[in-house]
Formats: sequence, C-alpha cells, structure tokens
Amino acid sequence: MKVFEGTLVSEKIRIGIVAARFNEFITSKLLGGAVDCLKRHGISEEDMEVAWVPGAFEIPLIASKMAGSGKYDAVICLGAVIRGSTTHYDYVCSEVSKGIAQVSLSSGIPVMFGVLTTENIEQAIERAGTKAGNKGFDCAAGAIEMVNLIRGIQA
Ligand SMILES: Nc1c(NC[C@H](O)[C@H](O)[C@H](O)CO)[nH]c(=O)[nH]c1=O
Ligand SMILES: CC(=O)[C@@H](O)COP(=O)(O)O
Repeated sequence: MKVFEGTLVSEKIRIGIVAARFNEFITSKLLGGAVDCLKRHGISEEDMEVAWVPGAFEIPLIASKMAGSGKYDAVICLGAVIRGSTTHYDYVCSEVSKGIAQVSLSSGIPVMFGVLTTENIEQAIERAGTKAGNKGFDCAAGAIEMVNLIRGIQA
C-alpha cells in the first residue's frame, strides 16, 4: 500500500509569508515561530519572503498575489484577531478565513491559516509561544507537509 509522506524536506521549498501588523506584539511571535520551524526543517532564509499587511482583513489579497506569482510552493498567513466590544471581530474572522481558503483552492498551492481568532489577549499570548504552543510554528510544519504531499501525489 503506497502511503504519501509529507514530513521530510527533500527538495527546495520556497515559502511566502503574509503577516498582519495589527496586534504586532502577537504576530511577530507567530512569525518567529514559523521561521524557526522552517529553518529547523532545512529551509534557508533566502527561500522565505515576508509581506506585512495592515491587518488580518488584508491577508487574503496579498496571499493571492503571492500564491499566483509562481514564486512560492506554499504561503503561510499569520494574524491575530482579538475580540473587541463590537461585532467587527466576527466580520474580520469570517472574511479572512473564507478568503484564505478560497486563495488556496483557486491557486492550487497550500495557503496555511495561521490567524489566531481569540476572545482575549491572554488566549492569543498562549498560542504565540507560551502554554498552548506557537501556531506560527504549527502552520510552517503543515506547509512543509502539504508541499511534500502534493509533490508525492503529482510524481
Ligand atoms: N481588530 C483587528 C483587526 N482589524 C483591522 C482589519 O483587519 C483591517 O485591517 C481594517 O478593517 C482595515 O481594512 N485586524 C487584525 O488583524 N486583528 C484585530 O484584532
Ligand atoms: C477584531 C476587531 O476588529 C476588534 O479588535 C475591533 O475592536 P472593537 O470591536 O472594540 O472596535
């Protein structure tokens, strides 16, 4: 039985990263986690490119530009949407998640959803390198797995 494995980096993998500046205290930690993971899996910094956007709502557009450029094997999207006192949170979260999923399906390359959607700052801190891990690191690991999985299927 042939089982496709996507965990090892055997060939060059080029990664685009879109990071939101809103809640930069959190998103910078997510970016650090993602870069740490990529380096630990043998991907050099010359094969990573980062684009900063104002907020999570702007991520899908730039993710689409990166995914459609042909320059990257995967795109990692990083953000932190933290609920405020209005319903704005709901609209941002909804459009970002739908947008990122749409970009991945339409481009045919992995576009990873590394956008925290939390009720409060504490929950975001927990997921940006403390007690709940680093979602940026997790997304980078997932990106590598998806690229290798696709390469295996298409081989
Ligand atoms: N409240 C948060 C935002 N809001 C800003 C939007 O993402 C967008 O930049 C603005 O509406 C202009 O289009 N963004 C986050 O990333 N996180 C938040 O908690
Ligand atoms: C997620 C948001 O857009 C939110 O932080 C905005 O805060 P508020 O709902 O208090 O305007």
